[in-house]
Amino acid sequence: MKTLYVELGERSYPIHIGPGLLRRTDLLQPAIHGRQVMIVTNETIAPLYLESTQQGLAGFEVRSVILPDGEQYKNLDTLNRIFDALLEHRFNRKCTLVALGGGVIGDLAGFAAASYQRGVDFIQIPTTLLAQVDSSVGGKTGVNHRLGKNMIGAFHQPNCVLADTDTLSTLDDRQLAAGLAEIIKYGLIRDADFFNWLEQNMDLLTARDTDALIFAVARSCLNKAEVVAADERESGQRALLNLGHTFGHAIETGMGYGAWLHGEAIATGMLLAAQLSARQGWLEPGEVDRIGHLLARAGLPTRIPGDMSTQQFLDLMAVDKKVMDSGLRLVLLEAIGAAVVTDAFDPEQLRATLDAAHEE
Ligand SMILES: NC(=O)c1ccc[n+]([C@@H]2O[C@H](COP(=O)([O-])OP(=O)(O)OC[C@H]3O[C@@H](n4cnc5c(N)ncnc54)[C@H](O)[C@@H]3O)[C@@H](O)[C@H]2O)c1
Ligand SMILES: O=C(O)C(=O)C[C@@H](O)[C@H](O)[C@H](O)COP(=O)(O)O
Ligand SMILES: [Zn+2]
Repeated sequence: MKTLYVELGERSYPIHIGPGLLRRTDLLQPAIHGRQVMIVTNETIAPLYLESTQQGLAGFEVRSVILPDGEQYKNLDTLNRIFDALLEHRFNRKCTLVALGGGVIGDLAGFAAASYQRGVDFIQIPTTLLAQVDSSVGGKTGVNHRLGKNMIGAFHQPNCVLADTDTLSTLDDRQLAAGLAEIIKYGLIRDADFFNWLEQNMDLLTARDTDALIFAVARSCLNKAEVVAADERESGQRALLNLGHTFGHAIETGMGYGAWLHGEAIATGMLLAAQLSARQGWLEPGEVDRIGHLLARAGLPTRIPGDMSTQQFLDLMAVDKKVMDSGLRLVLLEAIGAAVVTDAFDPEQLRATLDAAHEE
């Protein structure tokens, strides 16, 4: 097992990564301070991992709420189902919510914990590759709105992250690839050595080699933990974690939540960001080819869906939390391993990038 820390003073917390961690009561129980525990999960994950999670919580008053599965349920109505369960069971301010699942469950349970009785404890038990490398770490929680991704939410850090890499064995290939997109993101924004490693080891990752997966999860979490520790509430460098997301969120909203997986949309978005960076003369064209090739080897899409027009895309991109009074800001690349947040791109080059990237 590897343990990393998100260093946030009194609110610092560990990220435990490795096989067999669902059984490790010694890791889970010290992160719980009261008696009441609500496990938040969904109808796909519950039959797989709810019982073993409950077993690790013997001695507590444990309840669970099982939500419908899917990005289309990451909304205020589903959030309310968590509040219903908490109130029906008279959960008090010392309770702990346990998010058992992927990023959708983590974002919902985390936001419920941020707002129930003005804030209670929560623990992340991420069960997808994407959640283990990204969404369980850093305290961004929230839900989607019909008009925009993640538009309602709060920063609320977990007490602990328990990433049991054995849970990845039940994940299908499409979901594994979605996680690889966020892994590639760390290489692109700040870790060129990791990008090189990914080029050398992508075949091992897609073949689910255990050591390669554990290395990639840990290296990703290390990158994320460093960024979050330096800029918890995204007043500066944390925005780099949004590489590809202004484009990707437009695809997710435009196609209808759940049609494209978050990681798939972000993969396409990262290549678009690279292509625009090259049009601006900031990134070598050969680097764009390397990025496109690695994403394709991971099994990820890189073209804009044919039924979204460039204008629709631009309109959706304008609904983004990086938009300031001065307008749209994007994360663009100066090299593999070096990203910037900027509004100094030519809007015509953005339009041309989108025009050129549509599926045939
Ligand atoms: N808070 C953050 O910092 C952050 C970061 C990245 C992404 N996100 C959000 O995370 C969400 C995407 O997360 P995701 O990719 O985990 O999707 P997800 O939560 O929808 O999970 C993907 C699918 O896999 C299933 N599943 C989960 N674990 C499984 C397992 N071990 N075996 C079999 N099936 C399993 C789920 O039920 C679901 O059907 C998006 O809403 C995105 O916006 C948040
Ligand atoms: O943790 C962050 O910061 C990120 O931006 C991580 C992203 O991968 C993640 O998708 C996040 O939810 C996007 O945040 P948003 O603020 O653009 O909604
Ligand atoms: Zn993301």
